Amino acid sequence: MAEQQINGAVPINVAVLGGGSFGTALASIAADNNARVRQWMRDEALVAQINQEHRNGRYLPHYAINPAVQASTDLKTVLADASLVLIAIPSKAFRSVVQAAKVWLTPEQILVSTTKGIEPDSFLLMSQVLEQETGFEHIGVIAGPNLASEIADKQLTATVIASADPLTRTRVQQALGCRYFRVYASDDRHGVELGGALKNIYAIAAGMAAALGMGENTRSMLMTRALAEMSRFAVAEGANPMTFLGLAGVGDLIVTCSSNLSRNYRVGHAMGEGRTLEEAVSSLGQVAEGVNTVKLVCAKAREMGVYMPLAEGLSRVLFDGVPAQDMARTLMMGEQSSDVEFILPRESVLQAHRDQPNQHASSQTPSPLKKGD
Ligand SMILES: NC(=O)C1=CN([C@@H]2O[C@H](COP(=O)(O)OP(=O)(O)OC[C@H]3O[C@@H](n4cnc5c(N)ncnc54)[C@H](OP(=O)(O)O)[C@@H]3O)[C@@H](O)[C@H]2O)C=CC1
Ligand SMILES: O=C(CO)COP(=O)(O)O
Repeated sequence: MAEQQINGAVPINVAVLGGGSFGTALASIAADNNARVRQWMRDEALVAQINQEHRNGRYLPHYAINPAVQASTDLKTVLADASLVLIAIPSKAFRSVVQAAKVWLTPEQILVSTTKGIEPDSFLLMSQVLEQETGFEHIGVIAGPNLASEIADKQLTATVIASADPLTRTRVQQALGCRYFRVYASDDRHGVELGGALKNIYAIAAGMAAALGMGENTRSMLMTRALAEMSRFAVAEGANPMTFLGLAGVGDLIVTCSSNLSRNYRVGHAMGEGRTLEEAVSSLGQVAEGVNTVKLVCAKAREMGVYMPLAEGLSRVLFDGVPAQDMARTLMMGEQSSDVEFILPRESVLQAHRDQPNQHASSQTPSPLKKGD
């Protein structure tokens, strides 16, 4: 059934690259919104299933896809006449797909990444990869609390389109905004994109904490300190800290740290139940971007001198075999600094402790996760 459109939308031609759960959910929204939608994927059998049964049996088996979505393995057909191109390909394959697509891309097209990951080596976010590969002007990102299966179920949902380009923001709001999906605008593309990538780290930690029987106070502490850490890192990277108050910051952090529908959360949960990282990832059968992101972000944070004890702690649990319970105890003995450091700077709390050493403590437990450690 066609959806009622908002903001005076005019249906446009949309191309979606990626046949996974998010690409499929977005294709179906655009088709619900009367767009002509073509979706590219490399799996012939999945193309046939989407076109004939209007179902993606591999990635979203329980949901009907709008029958107007036309799937194809041919990039040229999918991209022809598209004015909006949504790219929902995991970060590890994102650049190669854009390179294959770019002969059929034109500068008038609006290119939007929906991918919440970081490219190894370059440390580029996916919209930067798009910019580097095409040099085009109309580039944006979508991020927010957007579990694909809930969108496919038409649960009421909101996202953010972030771009410095007003046309990109407006067209995406028009193409995707409908009765069950709201699209808010931001011009902090880097902040929104970092929010989407960074929260996956903490979703793994939250899944692990839940499996270990930790309570709601613990989860709230973890999420709030995660937000402090994410925004500290993002500000060091040039983003606006206020972005983290929005859907792509706290919004996405809440959903991914609370839901078993999040693949990152599920990886953490499986490890908390005793599975190895390899077992947890392979049983998923889908992408969990946070596993690579934590590695990349910790290396970058050390290089930039940004204090990220939770990410560092998770990295040691994932890759160095430190038991999660031991790491939680260690983190609890780490430095106590400022709650909201954009109000009270962290350094001034630490300086006050240096000025007023605790005379009664026989020995101060050192923070095991000091900057640069
Ligand atoms: N799912 C969600 O709820 C949300 C996901 N995202 C983000 O969207 C991005 C895509 O995720 P999602 O759709 O969930 O991923 P899935 O794991 O569900 O699907 C991945 C898709 O990418 C395709 N793919 C992987 N490697 C290649 C390649 N080398 N060439 C061509 N196609 C390839 C897969 O094809 P094949 O089946 O042939 O391997 C599949 O169609 C991720 O970065 C994720 O963080 C953002 C918001 C919500
Ligand atoms: O980004 C998401 C929800 O906003 C999906 O999270 P996962 O990739 O962990 O499933």
